[in-house]
Amino acid sequence: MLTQLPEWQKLTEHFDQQQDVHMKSLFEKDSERFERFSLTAAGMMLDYSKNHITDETISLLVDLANANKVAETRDQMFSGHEINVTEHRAVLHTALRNFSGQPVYVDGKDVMPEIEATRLQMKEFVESVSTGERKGYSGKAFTDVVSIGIGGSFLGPKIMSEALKPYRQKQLDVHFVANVDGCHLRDVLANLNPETTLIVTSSKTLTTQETLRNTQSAKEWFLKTATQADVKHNFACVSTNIEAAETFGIDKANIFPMWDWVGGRYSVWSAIGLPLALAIGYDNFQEFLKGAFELDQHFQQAPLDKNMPVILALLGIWYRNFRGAQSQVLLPYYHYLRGLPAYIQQLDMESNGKSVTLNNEEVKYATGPIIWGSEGTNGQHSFHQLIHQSKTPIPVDFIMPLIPDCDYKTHHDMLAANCFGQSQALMEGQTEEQVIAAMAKAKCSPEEIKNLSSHKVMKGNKPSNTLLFDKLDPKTLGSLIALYEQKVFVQGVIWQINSFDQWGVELGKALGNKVLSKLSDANSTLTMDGSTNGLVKLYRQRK
Ligand SMILES: O=P(O)(O)OC[C@H]1O[C@](O)(CO)[C@@H](O)[C@@H]1O
Repeated sequence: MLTQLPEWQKLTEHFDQQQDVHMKSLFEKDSERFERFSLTAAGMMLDYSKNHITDETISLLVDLANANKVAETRDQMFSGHEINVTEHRAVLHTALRNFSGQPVYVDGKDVMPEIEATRLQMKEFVESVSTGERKGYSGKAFTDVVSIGIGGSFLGPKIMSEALKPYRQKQLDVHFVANVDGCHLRDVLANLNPETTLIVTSSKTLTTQETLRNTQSAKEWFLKTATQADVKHNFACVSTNIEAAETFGIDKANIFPMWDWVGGRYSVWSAIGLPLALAIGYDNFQEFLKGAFELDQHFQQAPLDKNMPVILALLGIWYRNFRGAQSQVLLPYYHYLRGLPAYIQQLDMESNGKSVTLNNEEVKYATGPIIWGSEGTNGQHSFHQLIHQSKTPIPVDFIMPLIPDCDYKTHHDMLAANCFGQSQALMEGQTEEQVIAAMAKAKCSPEEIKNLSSHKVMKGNKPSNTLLFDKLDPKTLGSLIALYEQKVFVQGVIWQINSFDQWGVELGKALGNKVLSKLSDANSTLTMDGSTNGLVKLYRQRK
């Protein structure tokens, strides 16, 4: 068990020795702390100096990573070993962004030729749609794409195309529908013309209730003006379930394959990224893949103590397991990155929200944290209060491009000032003496100072990372997403869990289907628990 390793015990002792050290004193003692605790990779600079760490902390954490065979397991993942043991699958989203020219084998078969063929299929499809060569059933060029999918088959394309808004192709508007809530689909379709709308269904399994219902309803909308024979022009599908796609009437040429060794939340690099490629053009999509490849190379080659995803992972372990943090907040200071917390939420929480080890034992330590956050500066006027002054430790990741895609330069200066100012405030805080001096200077009465000063004290000593890069272009975005993927991977290895299954989600899907059958058949006997029976009865009455 992880907690019995000598490396774990040493970290516990180390925490006991340095838990009361204020980060301010670490900066005072070391004028080169920023240089020593920052590193660059794939066009990104990570400043991790504002953390509760010394050289010894990093060295002990790296020992823990080594004891858990992080480097060995990383190499197994990249080379197609069956590391998703509960589903008996390799984990090869990295092969989808492999540009090394080297083969990648699964069960003795090189998967790169199939990946390259699918990339080519995507490129040709995207280009023929954007040039207008590929047309809708009535002979008009496409103006809109409706992408239907959920979870990993939705968040990646949606959030990446939002992040890359400045790179969007003008001639095509890409819309996303995930929720089975009919209001969303209705609102999206309301403004569209079926003749010029391309519907792309993305589903690894093509069995997901929400996606099937939304696709069926979109088809019904389409068939109000077109015929079944027209489906082949206006519908496309990405799935491992080619047969089901064909049964639906989708033209073979418009079906894009994927493979069981790509997890849903890691699938934006596969043909699941088709709506993203349609939104930003294939060349930009390829840059996105190349950015991830660059980060992967860093992850594979850099020593662990200079390895950006490893450092982020180890800091996360330090806070989650030794310093009592339950959550991790992501604060992108860039409007186009506002969806990042939701994306990383799925990536991290669906991967590491587990409590059974690879040896089938219940864990006796905390695993994946709660991931949350929103764009800066908005959060400063809302939840930052709790980060600054509550008793709960919440490590922060600040993320910001240095050069915005916007002419309003003063705005970016203000954004950057707030970003840096927040991490400074979290780390330094303000002492009672500083508060009293400021209040006295502002001519506050002794009574006011007495009653208010303790409320204004900020203890500081709150940890944060700051991740900066020049521009949020497709390549950098690819590197950024791969950085978090590999961070989550390293943490899963150390926690000795399988980051690549999601059995908890599967149960929800199965029960959702069962309850649906009870809602649609008003006469069926209700045999569920009392609460669920009561809710279903009430729903049936109001239907
Ligand atoms: O792509 P599918 O098969 O429709 O599944 C959708 C999503 O469901 C999940 O299993 C859970 O939400 C995700 O991992 C997956 O991306």
